[in-house]
Amino acid sequence: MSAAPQLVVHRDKELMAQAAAARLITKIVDAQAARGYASVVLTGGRNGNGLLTALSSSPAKDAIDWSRLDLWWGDERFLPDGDPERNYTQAKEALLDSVPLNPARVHPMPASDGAYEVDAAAGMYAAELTAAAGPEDHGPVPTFDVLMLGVGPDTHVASLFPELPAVRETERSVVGVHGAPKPPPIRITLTLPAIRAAREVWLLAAGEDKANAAAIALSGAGEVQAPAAGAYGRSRTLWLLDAAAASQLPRDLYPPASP
Ligand SMILES: O=C1O[C@H](COP(=O)(O)O)[C@@H](O)[C@H](O)[C@H]1O
Repeated sequence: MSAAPQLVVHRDKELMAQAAAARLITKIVDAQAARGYASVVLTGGRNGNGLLTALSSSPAKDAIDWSRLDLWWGDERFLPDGDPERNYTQAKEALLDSVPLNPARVHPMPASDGAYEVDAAAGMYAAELTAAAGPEDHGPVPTFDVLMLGVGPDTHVASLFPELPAVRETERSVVGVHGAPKPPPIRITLTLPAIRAAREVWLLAAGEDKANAAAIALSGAGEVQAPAAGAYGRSRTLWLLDAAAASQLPRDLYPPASP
């Protein structure tokens, strides 16, 4: 079942990051209370890292049992381990190095200095996801509690760029990306079917440079031309915006901004 997008607009990107971090803490705590563990898919980019930085300075982060949290990534720039442009490196700096995670539950995507080229590395990540999925997931990836996606100014999400083959993928859960228009050109990404396995998909868009992308994706564009339009969750799809990113939305979509 797909979920019609719900929109929340915050005053500015700092408030958006803090409110999204608070929302994520509650989601993780609730999932851990219900099932004993939670699973979250992280995004790279400015908004995703802003959320992690806000989470790291929230006192409420201590409500999370970090040892019972599974972390996955929606995409990765295919660069050497430790490269400052890798989404994993940036997430470690923003939050992960400062919380007591169980390393066995942290699943970064492969780096370019490992044993595999990008397509084989994507296949390995797909196999890792399949190994973590159970019969209750009814598919090749776990039912993530929350999967977050930063929305690029060109409507890309994860490393699904408009018109590139990865956004058309219907079988595989993870693929290599060649020729991404945003550097670096070689990447690994979850595909739309894998993204749609999540209970909740949260799309993060803050800043004026995201306004056109949000308006296009939320106005009925096709997913090949506007990949963000094809990202939705099984039970909820939530767009978290700031006022600048919401400024070009059609009036009937624009909810009142939070103070
Ligand atoms: O390259 C990437 O870009 C997007 C969006 O990043 P932003 O800085 O424009 O917010 C991000 O979601 C993706 O994970 C990342 O690899």
